[in-house]
Amino acid sequence: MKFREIRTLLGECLRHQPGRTWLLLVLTPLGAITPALTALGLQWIVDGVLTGDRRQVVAGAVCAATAGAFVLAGSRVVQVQTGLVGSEVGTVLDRRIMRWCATIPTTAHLEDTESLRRIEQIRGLGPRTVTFGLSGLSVAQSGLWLVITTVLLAGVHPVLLALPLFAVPSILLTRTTSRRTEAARAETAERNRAEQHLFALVTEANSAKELRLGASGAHAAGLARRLREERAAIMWRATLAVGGLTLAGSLVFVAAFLGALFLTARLALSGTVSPGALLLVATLGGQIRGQLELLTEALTRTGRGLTMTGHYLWLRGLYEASGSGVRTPPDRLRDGITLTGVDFSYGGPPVLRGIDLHLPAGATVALVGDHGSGKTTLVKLLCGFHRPTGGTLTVDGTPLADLGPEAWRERVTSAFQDFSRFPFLAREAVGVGDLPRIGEIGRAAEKGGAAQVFARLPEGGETRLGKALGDGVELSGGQWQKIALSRAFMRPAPLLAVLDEPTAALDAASEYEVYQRYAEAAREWQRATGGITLLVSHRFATIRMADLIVVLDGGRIIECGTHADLVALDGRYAHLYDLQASAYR
Ligand SMILES: Nc1ncnc2c1ncn2[C@@H]1O[C@H](COP(=O)(O)OP(=O)(O)OP(=O)(O)O)[C@@H](O)[C@H]1O
Repeated sequence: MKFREIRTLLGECLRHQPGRTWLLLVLTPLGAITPALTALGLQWIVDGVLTGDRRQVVAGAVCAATAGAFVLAGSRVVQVQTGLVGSEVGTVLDRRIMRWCATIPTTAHLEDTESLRRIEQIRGLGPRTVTFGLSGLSVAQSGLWLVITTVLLAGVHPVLLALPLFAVPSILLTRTTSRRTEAARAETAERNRAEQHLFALVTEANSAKELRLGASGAHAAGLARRLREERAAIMWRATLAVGGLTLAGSLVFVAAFLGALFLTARLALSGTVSPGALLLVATLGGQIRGQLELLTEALTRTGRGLTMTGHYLWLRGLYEASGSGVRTPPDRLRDGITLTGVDFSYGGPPVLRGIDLHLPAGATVALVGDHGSGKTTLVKLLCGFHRPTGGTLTVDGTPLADLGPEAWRERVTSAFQDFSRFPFLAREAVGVGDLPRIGEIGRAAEKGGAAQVFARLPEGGETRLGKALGDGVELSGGQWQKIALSRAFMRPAPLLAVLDEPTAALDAASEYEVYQRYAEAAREWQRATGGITLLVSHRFATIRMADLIVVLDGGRIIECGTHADLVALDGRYAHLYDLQASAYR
């Protein structure tokens, strides 16, 4: 039983929609009593007519009419109120899900398939989570109704006590079918996400260009079709299995119901029970079937709602666990950043192994290595996007995990090779590098080159960029990169500045200019805060200027020193440097 999920959902409903939730809680037991009262009223009417008892007829009519009216109106009220509670409380959940996804300081949950599957199942589905969860009230209502009905049937003949028992196989099968449907949904979620991704790939101008050049558009469409077919096949198999099981459960009950009617008819003929009892059994028996269908549906929906609530709680747990550090980073780095025996894995084999490295305060450090050697992963650990799976990472002696993630992020600036193309106004696309200072983008725009981009835009910094949020101006790759670089200049006093291949899309002149500005900024940061500049690059003309060069291979550090040290060592670095230098000779 998912008590934690039930407590959470009910707690949120009572907190945000107390009136409506209490109304639903009161209507639940009433909804269980009234159908039985309707059946009893009908029995009284028949018996009253047959015995000529007018008062019994009137009492039966009042009882049946009142209860019947409540059954009709009550179910409508419950339906509307459940929808309203779902929409209001669901919106609150959606806002939180969005905030947690966007602000969990580490990004591991966005790079792991299982986590993405869970997020996929609740993203934007807050109202559905709540309304499905509230179906639990229908389960309780049907359960209570079943108890009342059993007591009334036992009053006709004790054997009829067994009638609801024939519903048990159906209920047990419902749990199986609910799990089966859930499993099919989980199995298709990943394919669904992949299909959406493929759709985005073929419809986004950038990727569409490469797909066309590589003549692989049809391949992508074929892949999407295969995923859709696989998804449909999984759901079809699940629907068949669920349908078969549901039918088998229903047949068992229908046979028992016919037996009950036969028995009551014989009892009425022999005068053991009143003729009205036959109507009572027929009415309640008929309702058992309908109620069972409701119960089946409600159980499935509740199961789904509680599973979704489980994912919601998992995300909340992730969020709460992630913000454990509360200490503030130093104003100025004195010693630097130290990694001791750091290991890291994305869940599979280790990607970083036994990294021992000291990044001295004020230094410019270059990371060099083949593709896939672990450079970007090391950068992600330093930025706090991931936590090491082994070893320690300290900033002036304080473990990075003990620093408040937001506080650390405020002292880190970065420019990545896979930078984002924010579809905002041009000045905003730069300003989001440090939101509180969005009004002061001038210096950053100059240093990163965005000022040159603004000068060519029809409305300067007020021009909307890209097509995602309206009809904005599309920029070239290099222009987007200048915007991204300027963002990195927004933070005035970083302790760590990361440049992960930030100039890949720039021409040689722009690249030279950007690095000159970075070198100048690095000197400023060094003087002001002892800030470290970490450079990931494949271009040795840039790398050789660094104070410390770290060579990675297969997730390990194989060489470390200045350019002169490493050339003298005549190892991997010297070899790579020679290769690139000879290409220009
Ligand atoms: N999100 C992820 N999930 C699983 N494995 C990953 C993920 N990101 C990277 N890897 C793996 O980790 C290893 C190191 O990748 P990383 O991106 O750190 O290399 P890199 O040295 O920066 O490469 P490049 O020079 O191509 O940018 C690679 O084997 C890669 O496949």
